Amino acid sequence: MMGEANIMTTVVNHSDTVHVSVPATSANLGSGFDSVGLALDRRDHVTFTLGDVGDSSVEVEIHGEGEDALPRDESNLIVHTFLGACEALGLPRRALRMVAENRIPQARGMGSSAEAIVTATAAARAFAQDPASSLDREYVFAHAAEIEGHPDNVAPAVYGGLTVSWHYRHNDENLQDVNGGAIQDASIVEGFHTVNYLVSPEIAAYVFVPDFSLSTNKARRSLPDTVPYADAVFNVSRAGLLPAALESAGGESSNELLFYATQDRLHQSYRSQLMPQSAALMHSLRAHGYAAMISGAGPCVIVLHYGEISQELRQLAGEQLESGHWNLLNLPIDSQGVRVTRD
Ligand SMILES: Nc1ncnc2c1ncn2[C@@H]1O[C@H](COP(=O)(O)OP(=O)(O)OP(=O)(O)O)[C@@H](O)[C@H]1O
Ligand SMILES: N[C@@H](CCO)C(=O)O
Repeated sequence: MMGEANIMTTVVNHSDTVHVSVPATSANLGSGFDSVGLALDRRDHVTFTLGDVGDSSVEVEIHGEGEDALPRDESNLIVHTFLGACEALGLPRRALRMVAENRIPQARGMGSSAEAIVTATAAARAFAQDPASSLDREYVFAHAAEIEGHPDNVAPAVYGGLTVSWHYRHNDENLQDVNGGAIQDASIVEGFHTVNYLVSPEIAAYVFVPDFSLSTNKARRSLPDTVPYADAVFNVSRAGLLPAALESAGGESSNELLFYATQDRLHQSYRSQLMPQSAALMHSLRAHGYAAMISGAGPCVIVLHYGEISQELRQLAGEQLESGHWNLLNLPIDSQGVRVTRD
């Protein structure tokens, strides 16, 4: 017998409010320029509420980092990215109210722009999919990396932990089979890719955050077009060590491996004139055997270490910390990446 339930139309109530939280990230880790990234346990939380269809008003409330500087209109990176993503996903324009609670310092090398782009992309994707299904992280990673232009911050912001990412194009290599035809294989896909590695829970990040900023665009303009072959080989040998250095079980030799793995000749020296205080702090910490590096494009300095070293670092960087221009954050590694909930 056909019951009433069988003839009722199913109505899916798409929620009007989505909450997104995304961790800070540190890109490069010395040797892994534009490829390696690590998620840090410090998050921005953003709530998106959609109103009437056809109403294109935008209301933005910002608390914490950037509350005095970030725009509150469509030029805000999160708003701009969110509206573009909604349009690309075929969602109708609706009134938007966005409330941000920011804890990630901006333009410091802690992945704030990737956080903003991942937040916006994840929110749009959540509004477009069935509320019961889990977040489509592959979609968020692919689209956010495309917008950011390089995947090293976006991947850990989406997946958590340590990530090694790359971009693939069919014409990267001149691939031909023996009969002269181009190789076709459905499993080899153009676009951004990433591999997620476990990080030992005993490793902590210590981030020295200065009170001055540096935009990534400016830092990228200081890089040369080409690098010496020997420097490329130098970085390849160190970057290959990073997953092992961060995964391993700890102990004295692990900190030694972290030190070697984080050596770099591709970017930090070229940028040091833009942030001489950061370069000096990094060199002085490395002179004491610590795996210190510029976080992302700088000017933060990050130290990775097995075991607690807050006191040692406070002593070594006493001058900087006492100057009042630097703050030291002790952050565990984040293993979750982007989190999305709906009311
Ligand atoms: N929460 C946010 N809301 C809106 N815009 C943001 C937010 N966070 C960052 N931005 C935008 O991104 C800019 C900073 O991006 P930039 O790439 O220069 O630094 P970063 O991402 O913090 O550092 P890095 O890429 O080296 O880790 C800010 O000046 C602002 O325009
Ligand atoms: N790999 C990037 C990270 C900052 O977005 C750079 O160093 O320029």
